[in-house]
Amino acid sequence: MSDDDTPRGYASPPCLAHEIDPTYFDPLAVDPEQARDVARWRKAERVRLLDQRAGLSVAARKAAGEAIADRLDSFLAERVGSLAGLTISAWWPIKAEIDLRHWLAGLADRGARAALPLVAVKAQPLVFREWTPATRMERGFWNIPVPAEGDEIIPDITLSPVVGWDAECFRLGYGGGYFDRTLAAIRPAPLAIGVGLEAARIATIYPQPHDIPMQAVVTETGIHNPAESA
Ligand SMILES: Nc1nc2c(c(=O)[nH]1)N(C=O)[C@@H](CNc1ccc(C(=O)N[C@@H](CCC(=O)O)C(=O)O)cc1)CN2
Ligand SMILES: Nc1ncnc2c1ncn2[C@@H]1O[C@H](COP(=O)(O)OP(=O)(O)OP(=O)(O)O)[C@@H](O)[C@H]1O
Repeated sequence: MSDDDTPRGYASPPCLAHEIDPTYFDPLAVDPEQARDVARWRKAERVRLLDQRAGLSVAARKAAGEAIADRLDSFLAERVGSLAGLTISAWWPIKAEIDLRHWLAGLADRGARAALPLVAVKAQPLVFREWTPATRMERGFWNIPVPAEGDEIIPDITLSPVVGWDAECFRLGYGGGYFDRTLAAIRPAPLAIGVGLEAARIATIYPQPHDIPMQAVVTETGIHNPAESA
């Protein structure tokens, strides 16, 4: 071995394949033009779906929420069995979202723990804190009420509100990418369930590499699993 300290260069060269061969193609790279088109389409689709949801009467939304809670119970009974010992996250409803707070408050009687998400750092995975009806709330990012204090906990099951959903159980949210980032980060991966209205179903969200499908989408009319034909 030489005792000469002068650097001899890198162990492996940087990848310059694209400079050497102009036809080099990275199959994992996203076509930026297509990604822009999809983002623009999603923006318009969110507006349409949110308008449609806002047009629903309070009574219809309440009935949908009750039907969803029942369907969720059947799905979880079949898929998970007892909920005892599990942590289940949901959301504090905004913008005419389905309200599952009553269902969430009832989890304690079944030995399960309810959790709510919060944006701790913009454009980073969500953080979850325990919630009970006694929890002090404060306004968080986007003015969404969040538990004012509490340790970070990791849900075993995540329920997330959908603005739109498709047959593969991909979810369209408000466009922050928060749920995808969160599901990509939590290990072991939680059972991810989308929750929304049957009317929010769309043919496809044009899934992009960052999109993570839900294991099921629960609506007021039933449970939808991925790859189920329409
Ligand atoms: N009630 C509720 N709470 C929730 C969620 C939810 O969907 N519903 N979230 C579920 O994940 C997280 C918050 N999600 C958010 C998603 C996007 C934006 C936001 O700033 N949207 C921008 C558009 C961003 C873009 O297009 O680049 C905006 O509308 O101005 C904020 C919060 C956590 N809490
Ligand atoms: N795992 C990730 N890592 C980094 N950026 C991500 C990730 N997931 C999503 N994003 C970013 O978030 C942006 C918005 O994503 P998308 O349109 O899927 O949001 P959404 O699912 O509707 O929103 P939300 O989950 O907050 O309700 C994407 O363009 C992408 O840049």
